[in-house]
Amino acid sequence: MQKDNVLELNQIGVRFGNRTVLERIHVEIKAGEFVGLIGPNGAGKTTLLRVILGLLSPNHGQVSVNGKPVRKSNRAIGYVPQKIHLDPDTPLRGRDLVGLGLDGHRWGVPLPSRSRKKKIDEVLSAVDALRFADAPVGKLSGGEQQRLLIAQALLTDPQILLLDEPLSNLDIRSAHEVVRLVADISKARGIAVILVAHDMNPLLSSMDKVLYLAEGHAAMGTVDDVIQSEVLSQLYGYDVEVLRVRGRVLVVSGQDTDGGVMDLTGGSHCDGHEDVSNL
Ligand SMILES: Nc1ncnc2c1ncn2[C@@H]1O[C@H](COP(=O)(O)OP(=O)(O)OP(=O)(O)O)[C@@H](O)[C@H]1O
Repeated sequence: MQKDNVLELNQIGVRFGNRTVLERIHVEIKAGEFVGLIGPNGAGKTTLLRVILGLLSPNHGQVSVNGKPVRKSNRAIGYVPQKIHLDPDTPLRGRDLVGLGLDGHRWGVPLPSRSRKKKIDEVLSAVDALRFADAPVGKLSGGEQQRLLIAQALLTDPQILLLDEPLSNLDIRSAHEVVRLVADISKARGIAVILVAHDMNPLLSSMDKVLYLAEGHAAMGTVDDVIQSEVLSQLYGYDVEVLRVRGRVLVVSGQDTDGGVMDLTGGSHCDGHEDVSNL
């Protein structure tokens, strides 16, 4: 392992029954690097996060964090799960939701209340959420709730931050804001970030590298190196085309049953079909 790698996945393979979901995935990530984990439905993105979190043992290969084998409940890793559903009447303020992260068993002896408040204020400030920290969480927008979940993940001062589809259900503007926030935190604190998304467009100007998963395989590098028809066709195992339309990127194939063009990684707020029909 190179000494400046904070995370290394060495030839990871995962099978469920006789289905291979991940095959010999090799990834190295340095401190402060922002990586977008992109791929179509079922490509294994969440599975890869579960392996990194130590929640799933791979059938093959090893994960190292700071040169040591990964283990569960690792405080070096902050995790933002897929969006949680919060009822509008949930009787919790923003800061209470963040504070739940301090109450987990991971922290052992509870913090005295003054240090507790200081820590919660510090992470709320890092995600620019102090202004709505006392509002009921259920009444906050999706982007504001997402900021609170990121704040919660920062409580352990992690070196690695994993975010599982934080942009789904957000409008384009909020998605861009969340991405910019994560990129700023990553650079300011030297945190390595893996952010899972179907649609890479909101990430294009912020991510240092893209880790593209398809058909069990991965390609990793800069957007210019990886998001190319030739590289992705090899990954998918059939011809796909990378289209650049009005500054947006679409990965399409002519493989759908009607013989039409299919958007392979369009997210919920990137209506790829619309763009394709407008070509
Ligand atoms: N515990 C499990 N047992 C059996 N199959 C599983 C299990 N977990 C995941 N899978 C399968 O592995 C594949 C990859 O799933 P995963 O959730 O990692 O994909 P993903 O890329 O995150 O997809 P999406 O974008 O739809 O969330 C899927 O086909 C899924 O059904």
